[in-house]
Amino acid sequence: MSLESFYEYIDKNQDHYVRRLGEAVAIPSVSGTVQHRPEVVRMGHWLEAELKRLGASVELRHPGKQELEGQVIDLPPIVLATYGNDPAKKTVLVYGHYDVQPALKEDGWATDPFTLVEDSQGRMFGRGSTDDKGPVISWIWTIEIHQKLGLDLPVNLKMCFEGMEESGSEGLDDIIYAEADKYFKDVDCVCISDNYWLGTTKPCLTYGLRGVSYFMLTVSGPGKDLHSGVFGQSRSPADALGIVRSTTQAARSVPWSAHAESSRANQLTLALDQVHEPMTDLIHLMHKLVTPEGKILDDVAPVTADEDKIYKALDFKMDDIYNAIDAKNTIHDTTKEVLMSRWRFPSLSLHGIEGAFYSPGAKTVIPAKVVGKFSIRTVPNQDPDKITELVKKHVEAEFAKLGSKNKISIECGHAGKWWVADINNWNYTAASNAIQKIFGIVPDYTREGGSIPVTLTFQEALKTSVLLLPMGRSDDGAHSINEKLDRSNYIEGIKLLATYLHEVAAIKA
Ligand SMILES: C[C@H](N)C(=O)N[C@@H](Cc1c[nH]cn1)C(=O)O
Ligand SMILES: [Zn+2]
Ligand SMILES: [Zn+2]
Repeated sequence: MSLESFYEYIDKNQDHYVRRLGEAVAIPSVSGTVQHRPEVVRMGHWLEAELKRLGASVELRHPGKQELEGQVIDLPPIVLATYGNDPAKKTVLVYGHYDVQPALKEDGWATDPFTLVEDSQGRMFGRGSTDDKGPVISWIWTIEIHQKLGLDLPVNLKMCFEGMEESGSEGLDDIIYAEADKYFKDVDCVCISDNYWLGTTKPCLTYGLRGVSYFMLTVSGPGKDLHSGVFGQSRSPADALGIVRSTTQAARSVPWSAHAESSRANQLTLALDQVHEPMTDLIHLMHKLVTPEGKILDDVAPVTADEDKIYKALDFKMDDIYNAIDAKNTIHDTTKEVLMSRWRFPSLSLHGIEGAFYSPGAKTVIPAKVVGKFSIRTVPNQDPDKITELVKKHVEAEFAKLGSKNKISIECGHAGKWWVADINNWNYTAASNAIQKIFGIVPDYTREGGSIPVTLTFQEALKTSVLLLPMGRSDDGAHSINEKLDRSNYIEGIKLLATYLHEVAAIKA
């Protein structure tokens, strides 16, 4: 069936669909805070209403409760929807998430993060525009436009939209395993649009993701916040500088997993005569997590000769990464090294410290309790349980060296495993055909440095092919300030998703 009328329709009605994206962006569905939880639920209901309006059968699954910020609150609903139930057609399961990362104007956004603002180059700025509201609602517009034009949707569509992806997908795995032989029974393939092109001009298909293990390291000591003039650590600035210099030099020479160096850190604690400051201990421990070169090497699969070749063939330049990060401060200077670091080697990032004083002004406080947050992106063949065990041992050993009277606790908040797929599956061929029809180009096959834990769950629970079909560009700034989706990526992306469904229907499986 020709989709020319579909393409014409979306081209003519672009502004309408941009406005609809604006509606979705305006709901601040941040899954990581208690304060925003009602907005996440509102976003789930917004999707439910849109799907019902189009005649899909929709169920909201309530995965239970979670503890957050010391409160027990309901997890947002998982939206399960079915459109079409013809046994003669293939069934495609699409997944996406309707929650977003936190965003505050004060973080440095040029415009209000929850108001979609388009600039003269067609860049549509707003939290969730590319990650992942634009792609999620595009599946819905695909159904809507077929209906408006009287076109047959040639596959049965099952949809699974969750509101907790940015916070560990809590509750989702259990539902998928429980429903594998029920709601998800007849699924022939899975498609997820929740990642990005490698660069800014060439579409790609993605067959691998890193895993993520997210840690919270709590250091607590005094019963309340204290005055630093009255209770501060007593040691001379010269001593302090000496200690900082020696620990930094030691860290530089050894990989993370082999941190057995005996620094002069004990001198620091011996020099104390008032309270052990939780923040000082925490900063020390966080510093000990990674070397400046960032080497974490346990259980990493070796690079094969075949793999070595794929990096040369990709359409990716150092300028793509410089543009994406707005700087030239990459550790590596070749595209091959950059991509290997992103795709197939692990990384550790320090994200923030809860309880630290961060407001403007100069408050001279000693915070009583601080929580350091960091995550490790994991790769084949790392095991999340082993990583957690290693991290705990390492942090506890480093803390013991400090001789501090503070208390620590370290927890893995959530962990999702890495995923690699078989690109020879017909699901990938169908998507490649669709890209060639819309963009007139053969796509690159890429892996992604980010994580979508449910990808592996679908692959294992449903025993079917999972494909990542990205809509946005590498410079979209997901999770960052000024997140955007280009209008052309959105509009061509809607065409691509529709065409993919037709190619799945057409292909001999
Ligand atoms: C790639 C996907 N769009 C994404 O952003 N995933 C998140 C998942 C996550 C895990 N913990 C918190 N968020 C990511 O890779 O950070
Ligand atoms: Zn994200
Ligand atoms: Zn996402």
